Amino acid sequence: MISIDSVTKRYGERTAIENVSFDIAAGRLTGFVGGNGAGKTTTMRIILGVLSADSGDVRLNGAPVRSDDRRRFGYMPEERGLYPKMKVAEQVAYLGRLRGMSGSAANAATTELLDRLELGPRANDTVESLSLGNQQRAQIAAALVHDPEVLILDEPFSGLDPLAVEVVVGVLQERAAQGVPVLFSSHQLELVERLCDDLVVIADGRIRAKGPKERLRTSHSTLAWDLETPGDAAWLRSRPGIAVREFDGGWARFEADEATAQDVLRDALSRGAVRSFSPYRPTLTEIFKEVVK
Ligand SMILES: Nc1ncnc2c1ncn2[C@@H]1O[C@H](COP(=O)(O)OP(=O)(O)OP(=O)(O)O)[C@@H](O)[C@H]1O
Repeated sequence: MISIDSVTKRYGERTAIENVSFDIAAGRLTGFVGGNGAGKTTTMRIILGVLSADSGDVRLNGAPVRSDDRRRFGYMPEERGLYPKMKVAEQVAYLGRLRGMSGSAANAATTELLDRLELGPRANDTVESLSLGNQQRAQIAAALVHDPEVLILDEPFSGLDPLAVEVVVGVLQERAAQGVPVLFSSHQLELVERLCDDLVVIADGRIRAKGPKERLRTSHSTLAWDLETPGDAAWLRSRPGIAVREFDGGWARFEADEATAQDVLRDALSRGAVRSFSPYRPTLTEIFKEVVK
């Protein structure tokens, strides 16, 4: 597990992040979301030791992270750093050797990863000849080649088409299932919602929400309910004790306390069939808007 504890970083007068604390649990995908300039890249650079914090610290399994540990980290930086004129496979294997792999292990891992990322047919092309999306896949291969113990990925999905997103999601889920703590930032909230186990929301350099995704969805729920009937649910609009938020024919979303909601369900059943009745859980996009405002 990686623990970020009370980390603050200033650039001159500007405080980029303040008192940032969260954990990246082993075997889980942690999504890191926040608007432009919120402090995600700064935090990731501090985790990686590329940037030093003014205060606070970063620990790996309880001990301060040393530069030796960081060799076993996999990092996909915001500024993509591959050599344009080098061939994809040579470059990925070279980065593997730089991180301590033997030549043959680096070559084998490169071949396997490029195939997995569906870049095998481009292995001998130069990086600059690839489309941006394929360069991005090569960056991901470069971050993963040495089988890192920790993965920190700055916007790994930006520029990928939907099929490539699925491939990369699969690869990251496999690494997490092997026990690797994975932190990734993204502006694609629907994707983060689908992919992550844990979530960290940052705004103006401060953590606004964090924790397991489902717990956040539950804790940010105002008591609202979705009711769907095969008939017309217009009667709900004039029912006392509830506030209808949205309505469409036989479907309605309304706010009510638990006891009133159960009464509404009984009313609905006395009028005919009910297709579904469930508490409404907000989406990550809704939680995000609520906590960053
Ligand atoms: N080298 C720097 N010098 C001065 N200010 C900086 C520097 N790097 C970042 N900042 C400032 O620190 C704050 C956090 O920036 P950071 O790049 O960490 O945000 P971010 O969440 O990664 O944003 P984005 O989603 O746009 O990439 C911003 O206000 C930014 O302008």
